[in-house]
Amino acid sequence: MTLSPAETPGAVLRIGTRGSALALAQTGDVARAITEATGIETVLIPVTTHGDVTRASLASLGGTGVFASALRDFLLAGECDLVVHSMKDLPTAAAPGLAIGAVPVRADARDALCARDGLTLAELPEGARVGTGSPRRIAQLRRRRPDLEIVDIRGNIDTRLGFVTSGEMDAVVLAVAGLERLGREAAITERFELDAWPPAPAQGALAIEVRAADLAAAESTPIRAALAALEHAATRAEADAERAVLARLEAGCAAPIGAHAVLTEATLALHAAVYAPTGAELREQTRSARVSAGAAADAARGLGIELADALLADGAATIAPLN
Ligand SMILES: NCc1[nH]cc(CCC(=O)O)c1CC(=O)O
Repeated sequence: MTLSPAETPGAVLRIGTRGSALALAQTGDVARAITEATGIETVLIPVTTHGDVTRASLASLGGTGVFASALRDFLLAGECDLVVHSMKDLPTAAAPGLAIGAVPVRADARDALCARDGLTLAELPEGARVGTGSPRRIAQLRRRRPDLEIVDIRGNIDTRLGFVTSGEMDAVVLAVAGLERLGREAAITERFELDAWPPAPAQGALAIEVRAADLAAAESTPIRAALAALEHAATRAEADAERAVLARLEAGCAAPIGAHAVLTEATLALHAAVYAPTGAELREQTRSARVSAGAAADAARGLGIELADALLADGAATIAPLN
């Protein structure tokens, strides 16, 4: 393996990860990307989180951040140098002493239907059983197919796909990104278009979290070299705008909110929707802004705030429980 000149010879980056198949897959992808781009060696260090071992519903665990907090404790304790989060599972509030050091290029942000017999949503028979625990996906399903029987399911991606192969469900809804990271895209029978079915804010994006002091280091370090190699500015701006909507609405991960932003040629376009739990109503807004390379973070946040305020002015808080 050749070493880049900036690298400290012999440095090994320690990457904390949860033990789930998805966490191991995405952390492994990040570790390989670091080594390919910089020559820096990595080692994965697993932590167990309460969210991984319990079968209780996410809401009963106190909402946002159950997956993130054990990783964060691990990082703060100096047990590892960086951790990899699914950005959509990361609370919008900043964690004291930590910082998002890099946001790598986003995977497919769409939701997917994984149905028996290759069926699409429109082709499912009347009253078909569809599994999801997400209030947003429930509302989106009800909006298109009020006749379906929606079943609240839990568990990791393979457990959920297992409900379909066992015949217990006719279909489940999952993120394309997670299915691809696990090599399960063959289970997808329909991908929902982003405009008509906005995903969770930051879906498909990863966040690389580090200790704030390591990000601020003046000298060139292996951590900073790795972060620089991973960073994808457009993805960060998109995810920041989407998460700013959530933060401004003071909404948690269980709120029925979809948001999607796209940065093309210095224009950031943001679309977000708030759904009534029945799917009978929604409020949606779109906004766009020019962003310059040096001030993308402020522009993204400002756009998300502006859009969230427009949603509130349009009565979004009256049709859905936001927090
Ligand atoms: N809430 C669970 C979760 N967290 C991240 C992903 C994978 C997609 C991603 O990384 O955004 C998933 C599975 C899913 O929603 O289907």
